[in-house]
Amino acid sequence: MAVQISPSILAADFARLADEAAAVPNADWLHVDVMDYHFVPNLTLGLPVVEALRKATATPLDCHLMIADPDRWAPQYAEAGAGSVSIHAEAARAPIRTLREIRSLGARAGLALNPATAVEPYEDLLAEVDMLLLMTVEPGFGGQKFLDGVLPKIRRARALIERHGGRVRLQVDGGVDLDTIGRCAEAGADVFVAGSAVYGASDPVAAVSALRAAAERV
Ligand SMILES: O=C(CO)[C@@H](O)[C@H](O)COP(=O)(O)O
Ligand SMILES: [Fe+2]
Repeated sequence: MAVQISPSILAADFARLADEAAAVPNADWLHVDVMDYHFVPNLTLGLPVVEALRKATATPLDCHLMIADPDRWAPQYAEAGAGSVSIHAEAARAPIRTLREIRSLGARAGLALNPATAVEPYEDLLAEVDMLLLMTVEPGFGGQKFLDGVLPKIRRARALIERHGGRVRLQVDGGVDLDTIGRCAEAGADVFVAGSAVYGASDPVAAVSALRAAAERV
C-alpha cells in the first residue's frame, strides 16, 4: 500500500492550528494527539478543537486517543468527522464494541499499542480494525528518542497483517524522522507519524516530501 505521512500537530504551534494544518498540504493525514492527564501524564486537546480543526482543513484528521475510558469518548471523535480514530488496547474495556461503533460512524478504526504491549494477543481484533498503531516511544510526549526495540514487533505485526489479507494499515508513531523512517518501512510500517521531524523543520513541506521519499526508497 502507498506510504502515508501523518504530521503530528503536537509539535505545531497550538495558537495557530489552522495555519499549521495548511503548512503541510502534501500530508496524507493530520495526526491529532488527544491526551487527558490520566492515560498519559500530559494534557493536550479534545473534542472542541477536533471539531474546529475539521472545519479548518480538508486533510483527514487521524485522531490518536491517549485517554482513559476510550469506550466512552471515542465515538464522539468519529461523529466530529475524524478520518480515523485510534484507541489504546491498554485503556479499552470493550474494544470490539468501540471499534465497531467508530466504523459505523464512518471513521477508520485504529487499535494502538504501547511499546511494551505485545501484538499477538490482538490478532483476532485485526478483522475489526483499519489500522494498527504501534507506539515507538512511550506515549505522552513528542520529541522522544525512537525505541529500536519495537522494530521486531513491527515485523511480527506486518506478518500477522499479511496472514489476514494485508488490508490493515500499520502505523508507527514516535521518534520517526529521516534517520529512523527507513528502518520502520523496512520492518513493514506503511503509515508514518512525524511531529518534531515535520513541524520542527524550517520547511515542513520539504520535510514531508523527504520522509515520504525515504520510506518509499525501502
Ligand atoms: O502520540 C505521540 C506521543 O505520545 C506522538 O504522535 C508524538 O506527537 C510524535 O511526536 P515526535 O516523536 O514525532 O516528535
Ligand atoms: Fe500520536
